[in-house]
Amino acid sequence: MNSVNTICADFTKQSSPVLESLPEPIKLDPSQTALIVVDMQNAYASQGGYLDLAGFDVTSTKPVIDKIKQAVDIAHQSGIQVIYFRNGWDNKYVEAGGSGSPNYHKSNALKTMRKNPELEGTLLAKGGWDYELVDELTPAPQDIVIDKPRYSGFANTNFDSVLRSRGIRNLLFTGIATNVCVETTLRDGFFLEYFGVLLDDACYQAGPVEAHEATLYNVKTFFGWVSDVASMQQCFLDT
Ligand SMILES: C/C(=C/NC(N)=O)C(=O)O
Repeated sequence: MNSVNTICADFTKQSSPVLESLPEPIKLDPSQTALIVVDMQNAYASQGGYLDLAGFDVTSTKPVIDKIKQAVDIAHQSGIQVIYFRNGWDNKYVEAGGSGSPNYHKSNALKTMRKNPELEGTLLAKGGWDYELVDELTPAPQDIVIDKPRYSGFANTNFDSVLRSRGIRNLLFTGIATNVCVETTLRDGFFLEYFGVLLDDACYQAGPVEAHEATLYNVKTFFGWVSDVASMQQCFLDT
């Protein structure tokens, strides 16, 4: 990867490991870094889940699940806090907002249920299979799980205070969907002074693959850095 300047997102330890990333390498102190696993629920990653039923292609999510599992293992071994998000609402959809919320009009899960009333109470509803994290990504006791009712992990959640209270400034992003919840959360973090790094091979898009590519462009050009799981391994475990 291109290495012009190394960005130092590290206020205290000059000896922090360097993560190869684009557009330049970034120094990350593991104790100030979290691995964020965005919405790896059956809804987004499994056939028969919400995205699949809404007509999005989820046939190739398995390699991404495997990469995220690898990233979680690296994080556990190197003292990086792992934070899982789950997206959705109560099974009466009060948290989804009524017709006064843009979410009511734009959410493809809500639209799919309006078209198919037999699905009401199943898609992205707390307590159901669709809402659950995929079996391969069951949180460990030391991991944190945050439920979120909107695309951004910062909207109507305690995510910011969870990070601040632990001195976390750097966020490594994985999950689904690259172009929706991953990008939105990374962007919101940028405005709150978090350094966001997207792990390319551990994210999967909703829609055409070009949507994933567009997010990579946006992140590396405007909002953060792009890296991958092999580089994460090399940065935190192999050096
Ligand atoms: C399309 C979509 C994306 N969610 C996400 N986790 O990125 C949705 O929730 O409807």
